[in-house]
Order: sequence, then C-alpha cells, then structure tokens
Amino acid sequence: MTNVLDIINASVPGRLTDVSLRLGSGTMAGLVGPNGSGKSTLLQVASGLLPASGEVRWGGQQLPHIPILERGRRTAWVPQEARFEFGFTVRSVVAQGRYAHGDDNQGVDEALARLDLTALADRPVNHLSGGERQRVLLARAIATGAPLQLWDEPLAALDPRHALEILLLGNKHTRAGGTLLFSLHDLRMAYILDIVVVLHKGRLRAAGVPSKVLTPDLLLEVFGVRSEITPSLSFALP
Ligand SMILES: Nc1ncnc2c1ncn2[C@@H]1O[C@H](COP(=O)(O)OP(=O)(O)OP(=O)(O)O)[C@@H](O)[C@H]1O
Repeated sequence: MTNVLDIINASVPGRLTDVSLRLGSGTMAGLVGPNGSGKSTLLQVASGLLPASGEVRWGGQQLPHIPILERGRRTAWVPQEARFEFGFTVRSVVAQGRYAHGDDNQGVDEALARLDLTALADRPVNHLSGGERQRVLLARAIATGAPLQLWDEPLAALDPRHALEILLLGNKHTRAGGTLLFSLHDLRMAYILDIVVVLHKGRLRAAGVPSKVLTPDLLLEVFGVRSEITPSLSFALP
C-alpha cells in the first residue's frame, strides 16, 4: 500500500541528518526528542515548508510535482508558535483553512465547535490567550479537511481538558483513515500513539510502537532521565 508520507534520507545542514520516515493512513504518530533535536525541522521538511536534501513524497508523489493548491488540500500544518500580526476574527482565520478549496467555508463552524471556539468566533485573534490562539491554529488545520495533518507541539499551551480533546480529535482523524504526525514533550501521553518517532541530535534514533521504543535505556540515553512509561493520563472527559 502507498504511504501517505515518505521522508527519504532528509538532511538539513546543522539541523537534521539523513532522516527517513514512512507513515501510512490511519496512523497517529508522535515526534519526541530533547530541545533542538530536530522535531520542528522534520515537520517543516515533511510539510514542504523547508527545503532539504533527500526526498519527500505524499501518497507516493514527489513533493515538487504537487501543485501548491493541491498541497493545501492534502496537508495541514500547525506551527509551534501561535502568533498573529493582525486582528482578524477567529472565524476568518479558521476559514483561511478553506483557501485551497475556493474559500467555500465548508466545515468552519464545525471546526470552531470542535476546538471550543464558537463563543470566541467574532473576537480578534490577537486579543486571545496563548492557548486560545493555539486552538485557532488547530481549528484552521481541521477545517482544511486535509488527510495529512502535521502539528508542531499542539499541546504545549493547552490546559488538561483541551489537551485531551486535541488528542481525541487526532485519534478520531486517524481512526477515520487520516494521518497525524505531531511533536510533543509530555511522554506520558505516548500511550495514545500508534507510533512514536524519537529524534536525537538531528538523527532518527528509533520509531515504532511506544511500549517497545520508550524503554528506560532509551529514555536515559536520549533524554538523560531515569524513568518508566506507564499509562498515566488518568482523567477523561465528563
Ligand atoms: N531557522 C533556523 N536556522 C538555523 N538553525 C536552526 C533554525 N531553527 C532551528 N535551528 C537549529 O536546528 C536544530 C533543530 O531545531 P528544531 O527547532 O528542529 O528542534 P526541536 O526538536 O523542534 O526543538 P524544541 O523542542 O526546542 O522545539 C537546533 O540545533 C536549532 O538550534
């Protein structure tokens, strides 16, 4: 079966070295690694935002051969920092996710509701809290309807309930056949992932099922911590 995402021997000088990664449909993959290990770089390479040597393919097609608008329909990117220069309304920023679909506004209200933003829809985005701005970017990504979702630290600014909702949203997306690759620091959330990808000093150190990959030896070597992974996110939505 054709992979949704193929990264083949990707390198970015000083940032990423010879990384290869393949993800199929229906996969929820988490990207972990210490600060500066290359997570954002890899996500930017995967999304086509950052040129790299090697190759990136979406659905088996080499990225340079995919027209820009088509890319916007197939992939959504959520940056690490939710900063907005202008005071566009929340609704209009989420609706930007439909640009590659001719600004049809389809699914915008649903994305607002899914990210708990309906009550904020008419507020200017530059008057929101950090976590609210993060949810606006996620809503815009969801509104694209793109099967390949690439999110850079989507949980970093979120409170426990919203973080859990995002994980469930990602889970729903992948159970419906989509693919999600996102970076995270809280390894306690790894239990929900199908695959965990570990970067260390710009290189891919390991990739696979979390329970097999996140061993105490690897955690000590890569993160310099003595630890043990147990399913620990013990709260749930009411
Ligand atoms: N714009 C840039 N130009 C040059 N080097 C960069 C740039 N952005 C990041 N780097 C370097 O590339 C390496 C990987 O950075 P990257 O942001 O991908 O790491 P990360 O794993 O996402 O880190 P964090 O967990 O801190 O977000 C680091 O050494 C960093 O200093």
